[in-house]
Amino acid sequence: MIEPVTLAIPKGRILDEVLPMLAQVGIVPEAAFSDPASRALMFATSDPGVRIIRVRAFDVATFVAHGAAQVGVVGSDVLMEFDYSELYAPVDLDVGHCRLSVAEPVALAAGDDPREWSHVRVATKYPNITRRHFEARGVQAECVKLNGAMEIAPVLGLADRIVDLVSSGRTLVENGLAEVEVIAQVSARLIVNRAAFKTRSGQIAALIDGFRMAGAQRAA
Ligand SMILES: Nc1ncnc2c1ncn2[C@@H]1O[C@H](COP(=O)(O)OP(=O)(O)OP(=O)(O)O)[C@@H](O)[C@H]1O
Ligand SMILES: O=P(O)(O)OC[C@H]1O[C@H](OP(=O)(O)OP(=O)(O)O)[C@H](O)[C@@H]1O
Repeated sequence: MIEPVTLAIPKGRILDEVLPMLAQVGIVPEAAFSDPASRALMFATSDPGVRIIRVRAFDVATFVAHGAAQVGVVGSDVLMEFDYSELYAPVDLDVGHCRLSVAEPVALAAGDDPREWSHVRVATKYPNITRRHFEARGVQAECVKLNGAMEIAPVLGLADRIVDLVSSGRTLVENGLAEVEVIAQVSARLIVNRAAFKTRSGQIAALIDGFRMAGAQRAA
């Protein structure tokens, strides 16, 4: 019997948009996947050639880069942060749209000119992207790594600015922040381990084609 391909998917908000896409590709996880009482993390699917692991968004890239999973679904924000050379991202899934932005308190933004910054202290889940973004224009960024609730860092004096995901902009507004720069547009991608793509090309190429076709059908 052929070993199933392991597909890593994030348990956060992308999941709701990805499940219908998986169904279009012919991959429906076993019942335990949607059972809140289940503590299982690995699931068989309706396709005997594919099993699913459900992990944290940032860990999807890690599992696939190390070959523990061969394929995954992850936001392009995570890909930019890690920049793993072992990963190949052949399909933009056109879901999970948001942007990665710099924000600061509304009062600070009123008289602020980003072109005059020389040093910034930034609370973020994305220290690598943040440092790269600021270094590219000669600004030194001191990063405070947080895993969530970045938006309350400025009012509490932890940092004067944040770099975080923005979609509707509601979280910024409700926490007295203004978006001052967009670093990148974000969407979810199908990712593949490069080595696995060579050794298991038949199985993985079929999955890539399935996701491409699902995307084309959604767009039509
Ligand atoms: N407001 C948003 N609108 C659209 N997409 C978003 C938004 N926030 C996050 N995303 C996308 O969803 C991905 C997962 O985000 P989210 O923080 O919800 O996952 P999570 O699994 O809860 O994360 P963690 O495991 O770190 O708690 C992000 O990497 C990003 O690509
Ligand atoms: O612009 P908005 O539509 O308000 O969305 C932005 C928020 O969404 C994400 O957080 P999420 O809700 O995933 O919670 P988290 O902080 O636990 O990651 C992100 O980190 C922002 O806080």
